[in-house]
Amino acid sequence: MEGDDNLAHERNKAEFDVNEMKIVWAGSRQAFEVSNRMSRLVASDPVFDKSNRAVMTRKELFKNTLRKSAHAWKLINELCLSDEESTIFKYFMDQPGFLDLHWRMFVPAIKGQGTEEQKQKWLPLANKMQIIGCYAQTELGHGSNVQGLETTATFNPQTDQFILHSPTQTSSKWWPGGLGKVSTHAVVYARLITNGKDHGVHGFIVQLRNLDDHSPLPGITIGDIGVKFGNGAYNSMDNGFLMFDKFCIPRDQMLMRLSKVTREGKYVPSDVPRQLMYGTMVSVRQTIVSNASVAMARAVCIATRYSAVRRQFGSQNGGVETQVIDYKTQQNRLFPLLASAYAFRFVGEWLKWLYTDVTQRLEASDFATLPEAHACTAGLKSMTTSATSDGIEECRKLCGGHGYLWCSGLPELFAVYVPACTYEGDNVVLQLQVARFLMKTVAQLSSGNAPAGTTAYMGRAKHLLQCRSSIQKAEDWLNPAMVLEAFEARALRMAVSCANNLKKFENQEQGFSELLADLVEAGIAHCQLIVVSKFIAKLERDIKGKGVKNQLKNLCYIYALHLIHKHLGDFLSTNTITPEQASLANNQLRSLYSQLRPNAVALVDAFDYTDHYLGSVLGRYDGNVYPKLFEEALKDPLNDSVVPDGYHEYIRPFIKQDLRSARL
Ligand SMILES: CCCCCCCCCCCCCC(=O)SCCNC(=O)CCNC(=O)[C@H](O)C(C)(C)COP(=O)(O)OP(=O)(O)OC[C@H]1O[C@@H](n2cnc3c(N)ncnc32)[C@H](O)[C@@H]1OP(=O)(O)O
Ligand SMILES: Cc1cc2nc3c(=O)[nH]c(=O)nc-3n(C[C@H](O)[C@H](O)[C@H](O)COP(=O)(O)OP(=O)(O)OC[C@H]3O[C@@H](n4cnc5c(N)ncnc54)[C@H](O)[C@@H]3O)c2cc1C
Repeated sequence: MEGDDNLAHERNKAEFDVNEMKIVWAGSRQAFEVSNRMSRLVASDPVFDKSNRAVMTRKELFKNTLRKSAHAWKLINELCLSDEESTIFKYFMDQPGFLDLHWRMFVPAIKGQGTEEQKQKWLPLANKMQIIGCYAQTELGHGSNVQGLETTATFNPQTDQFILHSPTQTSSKWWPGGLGKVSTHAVVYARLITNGKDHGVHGFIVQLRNLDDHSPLPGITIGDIGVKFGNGAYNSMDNGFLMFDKFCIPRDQMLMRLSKVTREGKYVPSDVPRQLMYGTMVSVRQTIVSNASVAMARAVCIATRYSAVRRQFGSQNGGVETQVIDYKTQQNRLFPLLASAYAFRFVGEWLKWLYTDVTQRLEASDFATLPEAHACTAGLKSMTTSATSDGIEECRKLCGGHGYLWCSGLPELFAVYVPACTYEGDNVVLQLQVARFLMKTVAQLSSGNAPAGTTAYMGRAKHLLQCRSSIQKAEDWLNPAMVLEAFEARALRMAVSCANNLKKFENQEQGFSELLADLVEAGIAHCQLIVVSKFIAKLERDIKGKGVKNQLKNLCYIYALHLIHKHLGDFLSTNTITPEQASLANNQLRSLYSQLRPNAVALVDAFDYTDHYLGSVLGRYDGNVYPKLFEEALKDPLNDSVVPDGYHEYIRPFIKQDLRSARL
C-alpha cells in the first residue's frame, strides 16, 4: 500500500466528525476560521518558505528572518489584520525573531508597568514599530534570581536623570532576544539607587541605538551572544549582550506605575504588591502553556501520520507488513502524547481565563488571587514545557532513523522548543514557587481558612488523607470522581508529607533546601491534578459533533491513566491506590489504546496544520513519504556535484597509495 492510500484508509476509519473536532481544538468556530485562514495565508507566500534553513549560514538565516519579519509587517498592515489575526499569522510564520520579544514582552511591559503618560508616549511608537524593543532582564551572572541583578540605575538630582551602569562583567545583560542586532530600545531591569539607598530591581525604558544609522549610543556596548543549539532553529534570533558605561536616561523613563522617584529624588514605594513588576513574565508564562500544546501537537501529528505509513515486520509469504502504529509499544509511547496535546490545550484555555480574571481583579485593586495566578502560571509553564520537550524527542524516536533527518521536522522543532524549559523561568525554579505556595496553604489548613481555587481540594484534607480508592474493576477507572479523588489524594499526601518533614527542621529555609527534590515532585503532582481536573471539566461542557465527546473522553482517561502508570511510585507510596488497582488502570489503558487506534490519524488531522507549518516530510498530509525523502536528499548541497570538493586533496591520495601497495 502506498503512503497516501494508508492515510486515506486511516481517515475512512475515523468514528467522529473531524470538522467539529477542529472547532473544539481551536476553541470556537471563529477561532478556527481565523487560524485556518492565517495558516494558509502564510503557507501560500513564498517569502515564508523555510525549506533551506538548515543549510543557511547564521548571517543568511538572520537576514532571511529580517526579510520575513518586514514582509509580515507589510502584509499585516496592507490586509488590516486584527491583533488576534496578526498574532496567529506571526505564529504560523514559525520563525523565532525579534518580533516575538517586541510584541510579547516589550509592549506588554510598558502596558503593565508604565504610567498613563508613559503609555501615551511610547505605545504609539511601539505599535507602529517606529521603535523596536526587547526585554533586558537576565544578566551573565544572574537569570533565575531576579533580586540578584547587579545593573544599577542611580538617580542624579542635578540632572534629573538616572545613570545606568554595569559595575561588573557578570552584570552585563546576556540573553535578551532581539537585543543583539535589532532593538532600538529595551525595557531594562536594574537596581534603583536614590540618595545612596538601594531600592531593589525596577524597570526602565532605555534607547540603545541611534534611530538614524542604528549605531549603539555612546556609553552602550552591545552585540550578539553567539550560536545556539541546533541547525537553523533558534539561531534566527539575535539574543544579545549589553553593557552600560554611566549611560544617562531622563527620570521619566523609569516605569512608574508601581513605585516612583520624585524630582527631588524621593523614592515613593508601591502601595500594591511589588510582585506586579513581574507581571510581564506571568503573562508570557500563561501563553507558553498554550504554545506547549501546539508544539506537542505538531510533533505528535508527524509521528502519528508516519507511524500509519511506516510498515515493519509481520508479513507472511510476501504479504504487506504491519503498520508500526499497530504495535502496542508504539501506541503506549505515542497515544499518551496525543492525549497530552489535547490536555495542554484545554488547561491552556482555562489558564487564559484565569489570567484574564486576575488582570481584571488587579485593575480593581483586588490582589487576593495573585498568588494563585503566579503559582498556576509558573507551575503549568514548568510542567507542560518539560513534558513537551520530552514528548518531541520521543516522537523523533517513534519515527525511527528517518526521524533523525532534518527534513522530518523533529530535530529543528526540538532545538527551537527545548529552551522553553529554561526561558521565562527555569522549570525547577518555577516548580519550587508552586511548592512554596502549597506549603503555605497546608500550613494554613488548621487556621480554618478554606483554601480556594486550584487548592480547594486541600479543604477536604481529613477525607483525602484517609480515603482508600474504591476502584474494583478496570471500568471504574473511567469514573471521573474516582480518578479525580486518586489525583487529589496523591497530591495532598505528597504536599502534607513535605510539610511534615519541614517541621523537623528548626530553620525552615534550611529544611526547604534539604527537601528541594521532594518539593518539586509535590509541585508536579499538584499541576498534574490541575490538568486532569480541567480536562474532566471540559467533558462536562456541551460538545457538539458526532462521536467528538467520546474521543475526548478516551483522550482524557488515557492522559490520566498514563500518569498513574508513569508515577506509580507516588500513588503506591502514598497508599492512594493498591498494586491491584494499578494493574486495573493498566488494563483500562490498553483497552483505551485499542479504542483510540482507528481514530488516531483523524485526531491529528483535527489540529488543522498545513504542510508548511509542520515542515516535515514524514508528517505530510498525503503520506507520500518515500518519494519526497528522495527529493529532499537530492536537494542537499553535497549532491550538487557527483565528485565532492576535497576529493583530489584528501581522498585520492589514499586510493593511489592502496593501488601502489596492491601492485607490490
Ligand atoms: C516559533 C517561535 C516561537 C517562539 C516563542 C517564544 C515566545 C516567548 C519568548 C520568551 C523569551 C524568554 C524571555 C525571558 O526569559 S525573560 C526573563 C525571564 N526570567 C525569569 O523568569 C526569572 C525567574 N525568576 C523569578 O521570576 C523570580 O526571581 C522568582 C519567582 C524565582 C523569585 O522571586 P523573588 O526572589 O522576588 O521571590 P521569592 O521567591 O522570595 O518570593 C517572594 C514573593 O513573591 C511571590 N512572587 C514571585 N514571583 C511572582 C510573580 N511573578 N507574581 C506574583 N507573585 C510572585 C512569591 O510567591 C512570594 O510570595 P509570598 O510567599 O511572599 O507571598
Ligand atoms: C533561548 C533563550 C531566550 C531567552 N530570552 C531572554 C530574554 O528575552 N530576556 C531575558 O531577560 N532573558 C532571556 N533569557 C534568559 C532566561 O530567562 C534565563 O536563562 C532563565 O531565567 C534561567 O536563568 P539562568 O540562566 O540564570 O539559570 P540558572 O539559574 O543559572 O540555572 C542553572 C541550574 O541551576 C538550577 N537552580 C538555580 N536556582 C536554583 C534554586 N533556587 N533551587 C534549585 N535549583 C536552582 C536550575 O534548575 C538549573 O538547573 C533567555 C534564555 C534562553 C535560553
